[in-house]
Amino acid sequence: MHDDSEVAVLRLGHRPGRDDRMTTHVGLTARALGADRVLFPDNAGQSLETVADITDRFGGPFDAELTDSPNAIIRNWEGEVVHLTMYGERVETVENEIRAAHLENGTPLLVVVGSEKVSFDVYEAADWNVGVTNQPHSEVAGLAVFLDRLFEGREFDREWENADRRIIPQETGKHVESVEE
Ligand SMILES: C[S@@+](CC[C@H](N)C(=O)[O-])C[C@H]1O[C@@H](n2cnc3c(N)ncnc32)[C@H](O)[C@@H]1O
Repeated sequence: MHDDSEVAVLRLGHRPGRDDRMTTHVGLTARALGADRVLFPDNAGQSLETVADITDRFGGPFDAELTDSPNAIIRNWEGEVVHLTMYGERVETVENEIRAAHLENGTPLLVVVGSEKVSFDVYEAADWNVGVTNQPHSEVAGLAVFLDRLFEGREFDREWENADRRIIPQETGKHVESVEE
């Protein structure tokens, strides 16, 4: 979020058709739960458009980008790299260490999530391989829980800038207000 140094999310791999919704949801979840930026593989242009459209309507700042070399992003990242994997260390064991390193160094944090099989060099390049439970589930669920642990819930208080609409929470029904700026 914007009171801390950057948190970016990298989606590794995208199978057009099969992964369309999941890749989009990685981006929407990154945005809603406090990350600053998402990087998608360059065959996921549709997901980028959807995330950019949501940011236009519901606010930011949040950037979505395509990359033709996700592995180079990891290798050359000037900061900490967390790879979310069911095989990793327990999130509840390493979350304090990750938060402290990220905040103390003031360097950007890259959170990597996979789609299909993730190659071993990603496990080696990561500063932490982190499991949100050691059970198989989903990149979207893993990302949501990890970000919430990282930010300790502060992402819920985020103010959205340049939105053209705002949802007013209701016990029942839907209330959406236009935002005049
Ligand atoms: C459907 S899984 C497939 C992973 C693949 N079978 C592999 O061995 O790398 C897709 C992604 O979801 C995330 N994921 C799934 N379960 C997870 C867990 N328990 N903790 C953290 N991330 C998880 C990981 O980022 C993973 O790459």
